[in-house]
Amino acid sequence: MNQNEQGTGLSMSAQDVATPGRTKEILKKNHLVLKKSLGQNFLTDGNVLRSIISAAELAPDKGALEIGPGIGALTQQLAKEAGRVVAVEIDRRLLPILEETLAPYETAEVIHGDVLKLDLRDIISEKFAGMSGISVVANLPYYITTPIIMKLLEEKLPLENIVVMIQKEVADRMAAKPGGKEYGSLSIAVQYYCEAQQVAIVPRTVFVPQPNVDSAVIRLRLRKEPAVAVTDEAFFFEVVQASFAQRRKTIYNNLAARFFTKETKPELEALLLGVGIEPIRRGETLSMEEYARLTEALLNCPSCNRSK
Ligand SMILES: C[S@@+](CC[C@H](N)C(=O)[O-])C[C@H]1O[C@@H](n2cnc3c(N)ncnc32)[C@H](O)[C@@H]1O
Repeated sequence: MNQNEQGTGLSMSAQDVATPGRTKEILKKNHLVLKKSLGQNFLTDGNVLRSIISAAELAPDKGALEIGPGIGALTQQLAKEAGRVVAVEIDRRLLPILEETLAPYETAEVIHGDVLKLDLRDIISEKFAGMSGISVVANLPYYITTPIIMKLLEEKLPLENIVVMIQKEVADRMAAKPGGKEYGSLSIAVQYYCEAQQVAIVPRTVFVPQPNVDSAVIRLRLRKEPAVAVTDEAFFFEVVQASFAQRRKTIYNNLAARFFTKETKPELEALLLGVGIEPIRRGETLSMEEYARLTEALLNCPSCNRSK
């Protein structure tokens, strides 16, 4: 057991790929040059694996959907904890390697494909039938982190947790509370569907090859109901987007530019005050509840031009 693997709680063995030595050996043996364009930075640290696995709250009657298994570092550990693991990998060159590294794990299956194009609802219902809960667990390719997360959330997939390693800066934005510069439309979109919690900060040194940024593990626990009740979800997100269109502008100026004309915009001031929001505030200071109230008021305002 090397230093990284001490006290992980995971039973790391010789067949596990999550060490720098084993990872480099596998890449060399297979003459594999990793593709930066696919976000191929492979994890080589048992401690980080442990924090990902423990945050996912897996059990033998639960399933794990992994996005981007690489050479199987995380997949192997998922297979030890979950009853079933399905891993979606886009890079065909990795399939024979995964076949080898996952050979001891009968419950792990790899699907070749682009996660953004696959029908994940179908995959979940076909592959995880009868399981008591399903979580997405992944070290995500950084170039498509937000589209992946938004796909998982907007398709309202039947998930318990989404535990992902992502760029630290993006994790900060997802978990941000009102008032700071990280808080924005991504924070609201994520927290509308989930409770977000950063679980670990991960230095770039634990990857092969090293990325240019540090990472964080974030757990998104899916809510049973969205954080706030709104009658028109799409419009709620449109209002949020509009409010952050120009971060330095006031909520009044951003909303006026998007939904009102020169003639109708005086009504916006009264509307904001009517829902307890000072027009001079900036979008980054509004809570999700305030955005929900604002959305309902705009929906009921005849001068609000939604198709502008
Ligand atoms: C950051 S690596 C993680 C690899 C491995 N899970 C680990 O932790 O070492 C991201 C993985 O996602 C794969 N990938 C990139 N784009 C993808 C896509 N659109 N669909 C599925 N997999 C993708 C890459 O080929 C790569 O294996």
